[in-house]
Amino acid sequence: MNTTRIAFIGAGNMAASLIGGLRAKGLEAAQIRASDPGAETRAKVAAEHGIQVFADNAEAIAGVDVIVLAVKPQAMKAVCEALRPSLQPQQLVVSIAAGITCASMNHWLGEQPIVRCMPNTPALLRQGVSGLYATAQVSPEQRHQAEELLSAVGIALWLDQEQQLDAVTAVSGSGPAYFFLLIEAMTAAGEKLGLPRETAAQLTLQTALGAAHMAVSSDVDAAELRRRVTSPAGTTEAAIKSFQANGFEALVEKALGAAAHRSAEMAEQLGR
Ligand SMILES: NC(=O)C1=CN([C@@H]2O[C@H](COP(=O)(O)OP(=O)(O)OC[C@H]3O[C@@H](n4cnc5c(N)ncnc54)[C@H](O)[C@@H]3O)[C@@H](O)[C@H]2O)C=CC1
Ligand SMILES: O=C(O)[C@@H]1CCC=N1
Repeated sequence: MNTTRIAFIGAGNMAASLIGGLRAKGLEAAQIRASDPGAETRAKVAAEHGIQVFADNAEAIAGVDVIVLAVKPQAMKAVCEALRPSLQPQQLVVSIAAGITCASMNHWLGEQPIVRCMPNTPALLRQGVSGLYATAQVSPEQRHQAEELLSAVGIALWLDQEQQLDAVTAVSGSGPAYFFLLIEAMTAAGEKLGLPRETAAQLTLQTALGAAHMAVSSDVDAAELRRRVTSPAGTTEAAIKSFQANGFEALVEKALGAAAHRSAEMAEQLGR
């Protein structure tokens, strides 16, 4: 990673998080470039990180080792097809686009080494988690480069089947939104129970933070931590029983199933 040169195609939220993580990890600004059609986006990322920016994708990738595709899934086909004539065979392509398969990218780009990833938005705070999948053309050194890139913004976990990325998308890619939904619902319920909104929000947020810290640092699992809060015939038991009587686990399973299904469906709709 010390000398790796990286170009970001698309300089939006996720790219900016990754660039910030890499800079914090000690990568020189001169090792990083980004291209984006938005003049404001280019100016922002250049000002924040001191990197060189481009309006032309082909210009941005000249001479780099790693090309990170950080555009919306709907833009991937056009972006890849336009890059194809400018690619060097040894350049690693890392995609963070949801629901775009390596087969589609190889179809658009040619037989390029590809690492497909699914990060999540806590990457903004370097608290993210990503799933990574590498095609057979990816060398051990390139696997290392991809892992270093994603681990600059959190934890990076390798997968041995590409299909597992649909599940990763369902669990952690979209996952922050589920926790935000629970935060919204608990805050609203607290308010309905008579608390000022601001108090309900603070109680909810600090509880979420405290519970996440406990779950991460504890040597027992979440089920045991839950049991420890749940006094027999007490208040937690009343709430948990109500959740479960209303099908909480089935609801979560169904929601994550819908996200994974949508990820696979996007691959069908946006591939080829
Ligand atoms: N937001 C999220 O929670 C997550 C997003 N992703 C994936 O990350 C990718 C980027 O998402 P965000 O950063 O949230 O989106 P964003 O909209 O903030 O960034 C996309 C950028 O691509 C630029 N762009 C559009 N067309 C382009 C082109 N032809 N060439 C170069 N740049 C172009 C846009 O101007 C924009 O700045 C998406 O594919 C998404 O599926 C992955 C994990 C989580
Ligand atoms: O909602 C989406 O499609 C993207 C992928 C994971 C998070 N956001």
